[in-house]
Amino acid sequence: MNFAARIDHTLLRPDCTEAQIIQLCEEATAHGFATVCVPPCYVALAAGKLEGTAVGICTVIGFPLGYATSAVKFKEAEVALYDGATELDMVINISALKSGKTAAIQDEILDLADLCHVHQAQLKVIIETALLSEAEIELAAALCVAGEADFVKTSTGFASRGASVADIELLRRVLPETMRIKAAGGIRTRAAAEALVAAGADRIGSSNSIALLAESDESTSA
Ligand SMILES: O=C[C@H](O)COP(=O)(O)O
Repeated sequence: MNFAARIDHTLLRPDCTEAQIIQLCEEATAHGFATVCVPPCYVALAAGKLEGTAVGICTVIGFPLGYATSAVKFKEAEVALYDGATELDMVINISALKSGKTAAIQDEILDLADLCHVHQAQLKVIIETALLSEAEIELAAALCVAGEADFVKTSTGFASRGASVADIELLRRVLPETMRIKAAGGIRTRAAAEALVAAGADRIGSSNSIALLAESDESTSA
């Protein structure tokens, strides 16, 4: 798989503009990124711009704090899928995780996974590793497996830190091979991205994707 095909080309800043989303779509087509990852309000726009291309449409659910109610997250997911999303990155209810509400979390993930799969879409669950102990990361990973998610994603990019190699190594150790891992948050260099992939990440989420590719050209020409 070429490196660009591992990347969700991301723009989730609250001050992003429609013009920047359109440029994101043009870049994704030009470079062959896996998806564009855009705010829910821009899913229909991106789906229209990317119709007929191999670029997927990713958006976020319950983002970035995770504590919307399950009913709100489900409705947000329904609308995103209706608008053309092919991958949903849903933030786990971190507060519920830290409160031991494991059954409710598993039910929420399973309901969203079922909804995605009925629409031939994929569910990634953002667990926000920066806020979790190792034990909580393992618990969140187990709930993602029980909830039949397609990916575990490390971070929103809005916490104190993003994905670390240690996060990926821990997740790879406790997850079945069938569960894919997305590393995201603060990935600014090709070397950092390649280290995360070497540790076991299947997908990279970054708002710095072009720079990552540019560095790869320099490194191969060196
Ligand atoms: O994948 C989603 C993240 O928001 C990307 O994080 P970043 O903006 O730090 O690259």
